[in-house]
Amino acid sequence: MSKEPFMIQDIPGKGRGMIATRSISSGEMVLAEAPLFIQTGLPTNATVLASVSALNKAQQREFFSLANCHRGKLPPALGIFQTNALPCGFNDRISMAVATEGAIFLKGSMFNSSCLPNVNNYWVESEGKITFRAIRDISSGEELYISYCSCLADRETRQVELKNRFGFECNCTACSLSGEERKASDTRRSSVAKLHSEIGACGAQPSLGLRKVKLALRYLNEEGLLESHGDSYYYDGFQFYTSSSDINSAKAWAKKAWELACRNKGPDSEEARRFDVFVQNPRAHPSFGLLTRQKLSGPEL
Ligand SMILES: C[S@@+](CC[C@H](N)C(=O)[O-])C[C@H]1O[C@@H](n2cnc3c(N)ncnc32)[C@H](O)[C@@H]1O
Repeated sequence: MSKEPFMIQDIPGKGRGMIATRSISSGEMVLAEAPLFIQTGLPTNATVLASVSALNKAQQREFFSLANCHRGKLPPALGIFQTNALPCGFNDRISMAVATEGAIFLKGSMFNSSCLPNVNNYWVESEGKITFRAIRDISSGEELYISYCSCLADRETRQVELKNRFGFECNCTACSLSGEERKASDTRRSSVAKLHSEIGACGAQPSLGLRKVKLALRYLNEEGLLESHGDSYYYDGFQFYTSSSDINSAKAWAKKAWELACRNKGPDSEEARRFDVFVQNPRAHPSFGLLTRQKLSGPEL
């Protein structure tokens, strides 16, 4: 069995891409890689060139052989950086937090994009590495995809972002839907993003908050995005239960958040470790018992 379960090959219409060379289980690490170099803040051609000039000749050649979708519009070094850089740090798709550092990874730069990704990229600060984990079972021969844009936007918004920032028209499974199916997918994805802020405003209304969490989870599941985006919603659900002193349910929801974080970010990730504290002891959360003790129930929205 080869150490890395993928090979890089030409994919019609997409340049190079990553193909699974064996079946990969959900949660399995596909690749962990240290950056070639990191840029902090807003990169310019001068800052990228300064980093590149510190590399050895072979590395410089590899950098300049990466894809550049900004050819003719940006200077080459900056164009290559903008086409290939991945976030190092907290880059939350739901709250739209953007990492302040981005880096070039020679192998990691070979992942193409899908709005229904089967791999999640996650920066592990403590190791100074990016990890790529399978977020569903992948068959041998399937292409491996991360997502370059927010999956919780409608198709039109995703298409514009991908065209402007990465120069391609996305024909992934989600973007290829048409008619009623496309409309339903757009509604579900936009609703999940909207529910995120509504849930945040439900601190004093745990039953309502929980119904919104369940709706978001249902939509994520229907969109095939539960594995990649579900952990923070399960954590929201946990908080509604613990604030209402429903310890058994709180524990069960913290466990779901933990399981998903282990799968898409790894058991040693900051998120998985934080959720694990509450699996062990739901009372450890600062919101424990803040509201009237109650059993949360009621119809799903
Ligand atoms: C980070 S590179 C990925 C590797 C690249 N395919 C290569 O050949 O080196 C990003 C570029 O890959 C291409 N790409 C990524 N995902 C794509 C997709 N779903 N469809 C078409 N092209 C895609 C675009 O040209 C994009 O600017």
